[in-house]
Amino acid sequence: MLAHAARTGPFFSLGLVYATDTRGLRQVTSFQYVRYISGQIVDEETAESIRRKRRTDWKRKQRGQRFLDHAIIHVRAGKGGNGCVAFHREKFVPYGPPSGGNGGRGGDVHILPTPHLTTLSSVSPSIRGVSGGTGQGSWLNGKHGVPTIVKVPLGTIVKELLPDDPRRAKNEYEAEEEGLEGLELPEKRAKLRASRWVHYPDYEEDNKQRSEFKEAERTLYRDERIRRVLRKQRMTSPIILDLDTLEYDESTEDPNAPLGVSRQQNLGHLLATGGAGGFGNPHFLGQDNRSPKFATRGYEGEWKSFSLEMKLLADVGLVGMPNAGKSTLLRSLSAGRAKTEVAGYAFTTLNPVIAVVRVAEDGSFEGDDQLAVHDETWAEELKEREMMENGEFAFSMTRNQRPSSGKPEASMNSLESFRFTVADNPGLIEHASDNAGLGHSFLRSIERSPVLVYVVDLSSDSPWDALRVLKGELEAYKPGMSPKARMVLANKADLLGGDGQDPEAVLGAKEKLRKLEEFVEKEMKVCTQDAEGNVLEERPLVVVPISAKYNMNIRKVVGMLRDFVEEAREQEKLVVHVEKPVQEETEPEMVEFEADEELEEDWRPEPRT
Ligand SMILES: Nc1nc2c(ncn2[C@@H]2O[C@H](COP(=O)(O)OP(=O)(O)OP(=O)(O)O)[C@@H](O)[C@H]2O)c(=O)[nH]1
Ligand SMILES: [Mg+2]
Repeated sequence: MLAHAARTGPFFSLGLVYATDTRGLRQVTSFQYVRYISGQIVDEETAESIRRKRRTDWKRKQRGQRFLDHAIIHVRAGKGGNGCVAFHREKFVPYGPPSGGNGGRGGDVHILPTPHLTTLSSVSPSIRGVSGGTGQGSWLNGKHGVPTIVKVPLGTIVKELLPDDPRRAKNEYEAEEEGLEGLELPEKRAKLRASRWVHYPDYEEDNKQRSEFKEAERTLYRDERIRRVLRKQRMTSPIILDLDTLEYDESTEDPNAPLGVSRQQNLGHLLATGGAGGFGNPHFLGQDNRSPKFATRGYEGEWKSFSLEMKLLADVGLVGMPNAGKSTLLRSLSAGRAKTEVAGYAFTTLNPVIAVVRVAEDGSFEGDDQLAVHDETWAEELKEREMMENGEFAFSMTRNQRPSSGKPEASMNSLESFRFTVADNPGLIEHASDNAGLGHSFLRSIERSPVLVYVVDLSSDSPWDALRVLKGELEAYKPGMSPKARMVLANKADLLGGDGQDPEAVLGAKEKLRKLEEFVEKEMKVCTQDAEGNVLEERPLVVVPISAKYNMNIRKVVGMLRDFVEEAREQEKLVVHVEKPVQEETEPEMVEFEADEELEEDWRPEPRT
């Protein structure tokens, strides 16, 4: 059994341990945990790091695809309800007039950006609108389908897929034509009729012989051809939306709207229109046809495919080489709440993670604790497990049990006065702008932060080289991106200068910092230019030495970040008042439906004789 376990995967045991490999039985050690991984017997710690590394490699191979920042959705707006065939009946009126109601319109599908979502994972890949209700007797029309609203995070870009895009699903017309493929002409005709007409019970055959029905059928197909041409015209101008602003429509917010006036819901942007409802039989009433025994079925709504792409929105974006300590910094800025992995190898972080920084009136922030240490994730987990095993959490209360002061700011010294978001991004390496490393998948998200901060490892041999690469990559990805950078954080300052007792080490550390500052002063000046290329402003970046792990100098960083964010927010206001454009109605009469050459005429009903 041991041999079997050894061959099939990691094997753990406690006690006097024998682990086997294919070469035979060996005594390893006694009374300790061991693991058997890839033909090697390793201790707990090494096993853990191997496991994490493997997971990272596997995720890296997927190029960050597990993070849902892009998605393809297939949208089908609601189908129109069927019309109804009915006749009015009343005492002493045995043969009343036709009284079938029309079908209701199918529900439209809209898209609405919301600040409450952060990924596209909650967006269903196939979305169906609500169908319209069927018409009823006594002239009762069917209900209109209620609109469906697809909620997406702020900062989503929506693009309708073009007809030649292989990712697109077929539209409503293509689906029908596919269903008719390979059928003989009479069968096609029968199928088309069945999907378009409702007949009075037992009158189907009779209706088909009647000239009034044939006339109605011809009109229906003419009408359909107009719709089809209009639909094709719409396909030539695909929908493209950049949903990065919260749209504020005054009509939705009027608290004084009088009773009985329905307060309009903010629907967002229209993606696909619902199908028209079918006509009830009174529609076909005419001089020659006093008792029409047929009605039409509702039309299909529009079927469309869209690509959604999300660009994360955080006030501050951390930019740095792998292992510079960005994730550690995010954890210290957010009192350890940010769930981002910290480990001593490159590309630990594979997806951008956003955390909120809460600043109090006196300049302190949540997590402003000199004694806190933000260690590597595995070490923190190990520590926690140990504490749990020692029973230290036995009597601790859950958040709900703790007496509440009623204020969410209770964990801070004084009241919260400002908050902003920071994004921890995966490490940037040379040629990331050519999609090396994790490349474009996160450069996209860096692009959206109005304030960027470089994080470098001060304990490395040449932190200035890292800065040069970082700036170059930002510029190469998108010219004009590097001026968004506001400061350089020289992290891991605790590793320099020894314990502070050795004057030479302290001098060396100071010298290194001075050299970095000199480089930044000389090479990293940020100039803003106007459209003609004239330099408007030239400002140097500030260099701040910090230790993210031991929470040193972080308070100063928070203060400076706050100023930058306030300035950036002034510049681009997040909430804008949008006036909805008045949509021009296209007149169907203006369309020449003869122009639609691709329509097959062969299976259309014969002309009137
Ligand atoms: N001594 C010391 N070590 C630090 C400090 N900040 C981070 N580290 C260590 O540096 C290593 C890398 O830290 P991470 O926060 O994972 O680095 P990262 O920039 O997020 O790396 P990637 O996600 O791979 O891009 C870890 O071993 C951290 O414990 C610091 O201020 N002082
Ligand atoms: Mg990281």
